[in-house]
Amino acid sequence: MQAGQLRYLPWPAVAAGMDAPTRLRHLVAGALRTNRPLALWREPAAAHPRLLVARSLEAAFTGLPPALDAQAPAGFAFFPFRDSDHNPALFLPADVGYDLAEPEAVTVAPAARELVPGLTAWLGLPTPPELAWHYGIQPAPPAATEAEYTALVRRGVAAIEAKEVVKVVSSRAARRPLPPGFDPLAAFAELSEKYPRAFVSLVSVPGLGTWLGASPEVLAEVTADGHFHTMALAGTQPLLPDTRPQDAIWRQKEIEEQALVARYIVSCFKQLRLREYHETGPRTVAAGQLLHLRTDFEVDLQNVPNAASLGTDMLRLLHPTSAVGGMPKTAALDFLRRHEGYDRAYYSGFLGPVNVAAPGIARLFVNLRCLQLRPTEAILYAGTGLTVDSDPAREWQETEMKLQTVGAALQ
Ligand SMILES: C=C(O[C@H]1C=CC=C(C(=O)O)[C@@H]1O)C(=O)O
Repeated sequence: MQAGQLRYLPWPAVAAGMDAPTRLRHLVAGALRTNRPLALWREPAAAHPRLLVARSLEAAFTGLPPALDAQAPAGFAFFPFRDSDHNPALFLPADVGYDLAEPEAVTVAPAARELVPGLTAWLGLPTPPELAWHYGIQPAPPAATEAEYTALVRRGVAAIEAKEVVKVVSSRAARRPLPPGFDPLAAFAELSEKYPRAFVSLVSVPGLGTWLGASPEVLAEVTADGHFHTMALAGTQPLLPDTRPQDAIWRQKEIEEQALVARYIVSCFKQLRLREYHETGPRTVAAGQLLHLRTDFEVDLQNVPNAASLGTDMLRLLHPTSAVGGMPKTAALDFLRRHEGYDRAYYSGFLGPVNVAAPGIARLFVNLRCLQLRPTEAILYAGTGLTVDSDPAREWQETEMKLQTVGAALQ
């Protein structure tokens, strides 16, 4: 957000005794009541979350991936796996902001000045007991049974054997009842505490629903010191008690699966004629109770000719990465369209803030380990990268393990 132009609304005297989470709840209640889209997120290793409220859904529609440069508008990207009328690509403008690291004021952007009178009045009112979360208008996706999912895996392996694809990432949805009195804000706080290195998010959009997640995967990041980051994350095994990530042993299947993702990123750099990048890994990293193989890529934007557009161009090439789609990209996406049997919606899309902390800082993550909230149940999503050596029962088990990451918020 351009700090110079922001208007700071201080909390009124009646809010003097309210702590920051109580104020956050109040702002969220107000945004939901006035039918506005909102995003709440906690970045990896950050101590506090941030809230962004957009003035309207109409102001958030966008056809294009966000521009990752300092001159681009500030906002929160919320992109589906596959863009459609049901699941549009959104960029929620940073109209109203609340940073829990600076809990004394709410910020309002120039484009949202007309919200100031209503917002000022709302800050002085009592918080309603119930929060009216937005629900998607699409029916809940079908939940695959073990037999259905293992059949999909077998199909994927057959497509690899037939050389239609090199790798494909199949996925499924699972339905879980909400525990009595389920509170998404409390669940967000719980996930933030449980997974300090994850990107924890809660996004609620009229007509499109409410999504909660704890992602381990950076898609594209531009940092304050002028670096671009991305990562190749793939391969999964459980983190067993009394073991250390660095002692993990990986099978050939996982090593190859992850290497394909890394190779895809390098091919994107090549397409942009970028030779100057640092590659670190692969090394084993923990994500909740799971271990993955990860290669980190870093580009010093001072050293590249097309620095201003590199982040934007990479984002366009990367999404959806071979960690969520497959390789070659078009053939893998085509396989999923024909055989996966459900709409991923925002699962395995991407999300995150652009130019919110300061101009030129963007942090976009793949929307993994997430769930969609419905009135009485949650739809959880998980996928597994298939290679020619995939064992269907094992892939089902892997999705079960992945579902437990965000599933922890439902206990
Ligand atoms: C597709 C998912 O994870 C991806 C990221 C890490 C490891 C993966 C794997 O081992 O298959 C997946 O590529 C998911 O969590 O739903």
